[in-house]
Amino acid sequence: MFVTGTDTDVGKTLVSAILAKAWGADYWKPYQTGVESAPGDTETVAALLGPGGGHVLHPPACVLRAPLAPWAAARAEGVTIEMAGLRPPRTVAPLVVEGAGGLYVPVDEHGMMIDLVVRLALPVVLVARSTLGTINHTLLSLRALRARELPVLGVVMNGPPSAGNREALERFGQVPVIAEIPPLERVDAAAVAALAARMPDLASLSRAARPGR
Ligand SMILES: Nc1ncnc2c1ncn2[C@@H]1O[C@H](COP(=O)(O)OP(=O)(O)OP(=O)(O)O)[C@@H](O)[C@H]1O
Ligand SMILES: C[C@H](N)[C@H](N)CCCCCC(=O)O
Ligand SMILES: [Mg+2]
Repeated sequence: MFVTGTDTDVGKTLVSAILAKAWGADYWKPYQTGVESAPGDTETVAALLGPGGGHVLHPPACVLRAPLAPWAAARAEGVTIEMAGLRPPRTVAPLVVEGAGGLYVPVDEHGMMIDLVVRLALPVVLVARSTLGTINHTLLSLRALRARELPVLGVVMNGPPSAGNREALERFGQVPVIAEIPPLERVDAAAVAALAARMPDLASLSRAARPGR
């Protein structure tokens, strides 16, 4: 599945680790930017999964230094990204693919992150903030996904629980909120394991997801 978000820094990497743990999945971040100022998400997921578990963490296809959209970070380094040439890893286990930023982040001269989701033909988990402002960002992201007929497994709300925002997202977005992640005192392997134990199973979410819903 493809883990996208309503924005950068919304919790995609944390949610990717929780889903990989819950669903015995491998992980891949095809376009990693910002490594001049922060560790890559693959390293973070490795730490959050902890030892064992047999998860394969596939190396990114492209690692860029600047904390920018892939298209802009590539230009800053004088390199060119060609999304058309991207080859996803072959896996036996389910694969969690993490995007960079949100759906309308430019990847190369021709395509956005949402075009990558279409190319990979993966169902989507959308990570959203739980707080004020999330209704607009989340409904716009869902609308973009549906316009491309991408199946949505569900929304994960990250942050202080908000029953009102949850109700609004489910009602107006016609989508299940599959998990609510509270603010964590420690973002570590123990917290990830505890949250993974509460995730719904992948098969039932996949059955419920319908293209164009
Ligand atoms: N529920 C939470 N409680 C505490 N800290 C959190 C929580 N969710 C995310 N964070 C922290 O917020 C920061 C951003 O989260 P994360 O790296 O998962 O965002 P992202 O959406 O993957 O960003 P990017 O677009 O760079 O990939 C991280 O330092 C993470 O540990
Ligand atoms: C560097 C950062 N953490 C992400 N990897 C890239 C986020 C790009 C966001 C671009 C934008 O929406 O303005
Ligand atoms: Mg991330």
